[in-house]
Amino acid sequence: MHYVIYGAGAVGGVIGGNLHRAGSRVTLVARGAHLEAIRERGLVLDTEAGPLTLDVDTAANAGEVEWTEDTVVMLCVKSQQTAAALEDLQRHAPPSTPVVAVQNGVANEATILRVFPRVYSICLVPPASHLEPGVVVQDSATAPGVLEVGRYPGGSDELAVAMAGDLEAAGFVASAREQVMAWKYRKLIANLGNGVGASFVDDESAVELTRLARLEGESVLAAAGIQLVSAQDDLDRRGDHIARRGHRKSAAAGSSTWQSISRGVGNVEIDYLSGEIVMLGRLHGVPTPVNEHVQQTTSRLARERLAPGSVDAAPFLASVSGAV
Ligand SMILES: NC(=O)C1=CN([C@@H]2O[C@H](COP(=O)(O)OP(=O)(O)OC[C@H]3O[C@@H](n4cnc5c(N)ncnc54)[C@H](OP(=O)(O)O)[C@@H]3O)[C@@H](O)[C@H]2O)C=CC1
Ligand SMILES: CC(C)(CO)C(=O)C(=O)O
Repeated sequence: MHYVIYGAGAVGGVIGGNLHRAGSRVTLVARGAHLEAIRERGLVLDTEAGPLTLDVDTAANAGEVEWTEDTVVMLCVKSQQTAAALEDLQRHAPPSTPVVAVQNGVANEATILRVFPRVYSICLVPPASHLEPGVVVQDSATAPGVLEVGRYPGGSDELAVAMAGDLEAAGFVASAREQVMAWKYRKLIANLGNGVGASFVDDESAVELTRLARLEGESVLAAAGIQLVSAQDDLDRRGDHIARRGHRKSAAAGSSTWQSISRGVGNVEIDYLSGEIVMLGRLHGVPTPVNEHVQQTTSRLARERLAPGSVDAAPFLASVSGAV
């Protein structure tokens, strides 16, 4: 298989780097200073055992990729970047190319299906960071990640099994799943903590805000009749496969959303995380004041390029006390 990793940031860099190390053919699609650094010095994959410098093929866009019968695209950009990436892929990739949404949120798969008929999804718990051009950090000291692989909207097939096999060979804990979206909706509930960790001061009020955001999320998914794996099954699956490295304080403080705010890129994925619950709440008549507040606060921090973890959650909690 030839894996085109479209968006070689934290997740793409760690998955692409490890697939490359395991002998799979990999092309990293990257841009800007990150692309320049990889081209000059190779991709630096920072692991618990030390940094590895990997000589991986690169492309600046889909037009520079060598498209073959066995090429699979792993789309690893943030959800707000999916539309632009797809526009480029639509121009250059054969329509039969399988495209895998290796992303948080649950909206990317349907967006890809408008353009490519063979859509797959990966539910991922890496964790990984990318804060410096040319460098991606594998934040887990043990397996680089736990991955569920499946076809969208449902089912599994030979390709899903083959991808899970390649990922296992690259050190991940990976399985092909019949209902990958049930895993992704459970992950969405976990990701309702992303905006809190990215925007609010790390204190007891933030912990409470995350708890309320997730309760709200569970109510909305129940009202919408969406099936998701249980929290216990998710916990059991993760087991002790992932051990966060010392530099990474917690899952939410340091999350992919925190990294966007921290890098001051001016945009953030929150409309596809907290915003997904807000949208479903509006469709199904369930009020979502907590997720709306997290979504709006995180969007503002990104837009105004403010410091991560700088907003006090207590005044909002006091204002909704008894109402949620
Ligand atoms: N980081 C983590 O620990 C986890 C992340 N995820 C999910 O994985 C997905 C990816 O997140 P993450 O890896 O953190 O994000 P990153 O921002 O680290 O990586 C995305 C990369 O794609 C690049 N990119 C975006 N658009 C293009 C384009 N058109 N052409 C070339 N390069 C492009 C970005 O460049 P630029 O910086 O210039 O925009 C960036 O380098 C998200 O959905 C996230 O929620 C899931 C679990 C854990
Ligand atoms: C669960 C978590 C926080 C793991 O890194 C994640 O999905 C993210 O960073 O977006």
